[in-house]
Amino acid sequence: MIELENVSYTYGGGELLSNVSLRLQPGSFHFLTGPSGAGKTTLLKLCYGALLSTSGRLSVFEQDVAQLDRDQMALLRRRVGVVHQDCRFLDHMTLAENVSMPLMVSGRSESALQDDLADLLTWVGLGTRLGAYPPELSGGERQRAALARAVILSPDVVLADEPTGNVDWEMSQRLLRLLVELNKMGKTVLIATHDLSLIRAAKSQVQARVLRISQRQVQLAGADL
Ligand SMILES: Nc1ncnc2c1ncn2[C@@H]1O[C@H](COP(=O)(O)OP(=O)(O)OP(=O)(O)O)[C@@H](O)[C@H]1O
Repeated sequence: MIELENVSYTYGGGELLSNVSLRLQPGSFHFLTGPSGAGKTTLLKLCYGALLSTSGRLSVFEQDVAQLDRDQMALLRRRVGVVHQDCRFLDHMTLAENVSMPLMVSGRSESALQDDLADLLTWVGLGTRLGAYPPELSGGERQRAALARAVILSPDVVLADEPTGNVDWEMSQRLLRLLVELNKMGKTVLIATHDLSLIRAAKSQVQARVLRISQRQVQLAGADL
């Protein structure tokens, strides 16, 4: 589903990822960990085409991301839901408007849009907050709203960048349960996090593999987390 073959990523400051090879199978659940600045966000951006690798081959849904034209890239982005580290809401729009943005862009009918939106926001526990504006939401509500927006187009893959970054333990467990539920629905899930306790907590809920970025390489971590 997502496959990297000898992928390197270099920017002005130097090489951040060096000859990374890995494969995420459909329906798998992975964590990506590593120190701050190691390149977790960069690796996720490569996986949804926001950045292109300097060398090597990265394919998503069997397509070489570097070869996609604009339309193909737009289709890929519909099939890959992204929970951004900073949530990225538009403060002058309501929660409902923010979360439904991908649906509106994709041209879905107004009634289908309302049904999907209500179901989804209820699922993340925000069914009564549709009219709230982003600045009125707590950190945990924002993170759950970001997750709802990431999956509103029913993507096959969910990439979550520090989805529990600014919330307490209880809320991080709630977010984790939602991500595990998505995986049980068949979605491939990749979570970038530096929170090892989150990874340990996941082990009783899902068969998760842990990838660690260290010294520009990505390796499968052992069971000793
Ligand atoms: N195109 C670029 N231009 C300049 N700097 C870049 C570029 N791409 C990545 N970097 C730098 O590479 C480093 C890795 O960034 P990245 O956000 O991927 O790390 P991270 O592991 O997600 O960190 P954190 O855990 O702090 O979020 C950072 O220092 C970032 O500024």
